[in-house]
Amino acid sequence: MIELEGLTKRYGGKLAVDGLTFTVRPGLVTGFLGPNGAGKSTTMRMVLGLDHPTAGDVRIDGRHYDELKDPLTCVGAVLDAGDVHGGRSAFNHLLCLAQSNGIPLTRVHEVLDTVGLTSVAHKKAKGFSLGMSQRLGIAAALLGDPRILMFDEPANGLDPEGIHWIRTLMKSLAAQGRTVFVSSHVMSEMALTADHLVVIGQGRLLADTSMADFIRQNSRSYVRIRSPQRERLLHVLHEAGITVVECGGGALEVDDGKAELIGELAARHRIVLHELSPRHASLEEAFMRLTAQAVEYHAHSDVPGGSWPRQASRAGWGTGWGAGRRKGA
Ligand SMILES: Nc1ncnc2c1ncn2[C@@H]1O[C@H](COP(=O)(O)OP(=O)(O)OP(=O)(O)O)[C@@H](O)[C@H]1O
Repeated sequence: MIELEGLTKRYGGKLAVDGLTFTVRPGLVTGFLGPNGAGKSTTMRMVLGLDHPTAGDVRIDGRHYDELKDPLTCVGAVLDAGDVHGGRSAFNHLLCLAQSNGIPLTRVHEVLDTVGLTSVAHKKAKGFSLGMSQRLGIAAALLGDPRILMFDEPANGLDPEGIHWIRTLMKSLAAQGRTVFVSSHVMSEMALTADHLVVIGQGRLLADTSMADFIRQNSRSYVRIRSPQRERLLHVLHEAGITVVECGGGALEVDDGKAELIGELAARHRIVLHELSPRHASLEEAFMRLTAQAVEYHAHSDVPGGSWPRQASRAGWGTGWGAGRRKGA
């Protein structure tokens, strides 16, 4: 288990991590999602004691990283796949790590086999592709058979086969009861991998939710409408008790696929429609919207793109998320 309590990191005038409080639990893959520069790597470095918090605390199974007796047997991490002595073979790289941490030689062979590098174990790491380097980094992380694993953007630059392999590995590690914490800035990848989701933006917690809840709340269907008689259409829809959200470029949106009803209402009132299209919001859109709101929150106090009537809301969007989300709302 990894527990963060008000974790904060400031670099000069830049608040990279801003009071993060959440728990990463065993038996699950927890996706750590945020756009570039959100503070994911900084957070992971603080978990591993590579950076010191400005404020707050982070504990691994109840202890600070530097209090762990044999860190490699407790937590394994891949923060930078290129962080290997290029002149060393994969085998020698792992052997050095094993010897300096009291790990038996048999374990080196086991992890090479697990990551599929046995056949190239004696090749120098500088000749490795990005995918092979990722596998070597993961082998090193698994070496001490740790209960907790952290991966920073492990799918970066990998081909589809490599991504599939990493996804399957992370799930099997979690199924063994381990804590698996993996960062990414790609929502669609996390949707296929993670059981739980922690989203941050500008160092702040935006969501702490199960993946199933996130999908349920954000896989909404809606109808997009355009009309040259927009005001009249708004009035008719309002009279019919239909909640409308005004979007950019004069478009309107209505939740829950009422396309036929809206088309019939428009025909009955002789309102011209230029668009009436049923749509499904993707999780990627939901993620972008969630993180964009965080940026907007810092710039303005109002929600962009007003709604009509003013109290109209997108039911499900952003509801039921974690404490940080409510704080930022
Ligand atoms: N050593 C440092 N000195 C100064 N600023 C830093 C340092 N490390 C990170 N930052 C800044 O802190 C913020 C968070 O960076 P971080 O690398 O943690 O984000 P990230 O979410 O991992 O981004 P990415 O997805 O691009 O890797 C960024 O604005 C970054 O420029």
